[in-house]
Amino acid sequence: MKTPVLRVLGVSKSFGGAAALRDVSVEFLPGEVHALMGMNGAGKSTLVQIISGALNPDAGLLEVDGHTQSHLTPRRARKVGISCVPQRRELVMTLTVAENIMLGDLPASGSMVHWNRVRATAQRALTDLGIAIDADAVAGDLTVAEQTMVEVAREVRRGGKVLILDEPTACLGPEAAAQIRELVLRLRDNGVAVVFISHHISEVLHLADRITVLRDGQVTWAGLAKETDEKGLVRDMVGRDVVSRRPVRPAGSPDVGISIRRLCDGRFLDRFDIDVRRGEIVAVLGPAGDAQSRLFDLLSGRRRPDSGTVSISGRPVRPGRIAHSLASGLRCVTGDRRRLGLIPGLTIDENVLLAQDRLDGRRLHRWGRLAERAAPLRDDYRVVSLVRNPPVEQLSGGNQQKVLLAKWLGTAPSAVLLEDPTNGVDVAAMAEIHSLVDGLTGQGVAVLLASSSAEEVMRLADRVVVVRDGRRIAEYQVDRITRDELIAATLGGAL
Ligand SMILES: Nc1ncnc2c1ncn2[C@@H]1O[C@H](COP(=O)(O)OP(=O)(O)OP(=O)(O)O)[C@@H](O)[C@H]1O
Repeated sequence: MKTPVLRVLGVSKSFGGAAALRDVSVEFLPGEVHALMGMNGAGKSTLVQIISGALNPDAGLLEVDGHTQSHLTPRRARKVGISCVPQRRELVMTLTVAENIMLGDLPASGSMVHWNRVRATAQRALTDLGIAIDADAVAGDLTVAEQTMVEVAREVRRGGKVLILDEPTACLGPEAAAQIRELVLRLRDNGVAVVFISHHISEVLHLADRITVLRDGQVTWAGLAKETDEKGLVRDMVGRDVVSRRPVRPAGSPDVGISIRRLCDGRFLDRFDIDVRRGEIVAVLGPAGDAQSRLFDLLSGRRRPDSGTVSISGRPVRPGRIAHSLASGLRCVTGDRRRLGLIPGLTIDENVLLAQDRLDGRRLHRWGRLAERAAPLRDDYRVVSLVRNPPVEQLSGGNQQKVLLAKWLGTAPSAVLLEDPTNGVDVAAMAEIHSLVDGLTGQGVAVLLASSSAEEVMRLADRVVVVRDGRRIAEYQVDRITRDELIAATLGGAL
């Protein structure tokens, strides 16, 4: 019988008088993957912040190796072996992998750093975890999955015995997500207690030894993964069954809504062509960091392509001009809500109405009217918050994503680019967002879906274009291919 390395005993936490966690108790064992699951706003991140010392609980205790930890700070948590790899990468992108791993602990004599030892120690930290990354590589040149792996290696080298991974596979393509899952299993085999947060139920059932489900800040189910299944987990998380099926859509209109011709941009896009008809959803699927994010930059006007053209409803859009992109009726919803999507410090209502106000040329608004105008969008997108209208960064991740979608899709677009639209949302919200996207096609909107998820493509798209190294390598009608065939095509080229 293993003894828990970390015990959470009767922890409660409120914000502004509303409870985010109520009397939560949970134990984490060494050599186990322990998944935390729950709907958006259920309290997972709050629990993780308490465990990692970023927040103090209002009531309850934490015990590490049998010792009570009062007033845990992030520094103290790290000292007792609790580390967190958050969703946002925290590497210094201009430094090498070795420098990042050894930062704060550089071997030196006086002011002389022993760079050979820095490199050798970092490389060993990577190879001990079976990570094939060169310690001399510059962090900014790595893929997102590789950057996650470097952060994991750094935390393990610093003595992390409880390692929290917050949605480490979000927005990763099938290949990169599989690499992260392999790493999680190696950590487990090395005796680390892995705390794993994910909204992907099949992934959790495949990886986790133990699962704790939270709902409205309380534990609704806890046990071994093998004692539950997908249906049971959904019920414990949501309180009901959730069904999300592809609707039968009428054939799209013959009119082309989005037309991209011979678009070139560095190594990301190479003579890329695509047509999306009005009322049609076409997905672009490929490894994350490949063409999808670059399509967002180019179509939204944030960046000028090297060459090529984009037309919306038959009219060319001037490249590199955000105002022209918006005037064309195209709305681009970023997959990076933190950096590009929402404005921290502004409230939910202000963020929701930001795009509409810009399009209407509205500079001032009355507070009372703001709440009234935002209310229908908040309802349609089911934005849930403990207090009525806090700064947007105080929302849970999934609810921030809903604000982002409401902000752009509430502006009567004629065409949209959606980049990973259900990033971080729970299973129930995902089904609702998928229905909202189905609804856009009914209104004749042309939808280009830049996705990293084969499941989402199978659920939403009519056609899928597979890209690799910026080139279109294959195209399929979604009803003529299985999910597994699509993943195989993404990994290895055309079928
Ligand atoms: N600093 C804060 N101030 C006010 N409310 C907060 C703060 N942090 C979290 N909350 C609220 O606490 C509740 C729980 O949020 P939490 O982020 O823990 O949810 P979660 O389970 O991680 O959700 P998600 O799956 O969307 O990431 C939410 O209603 C959130 O708005």
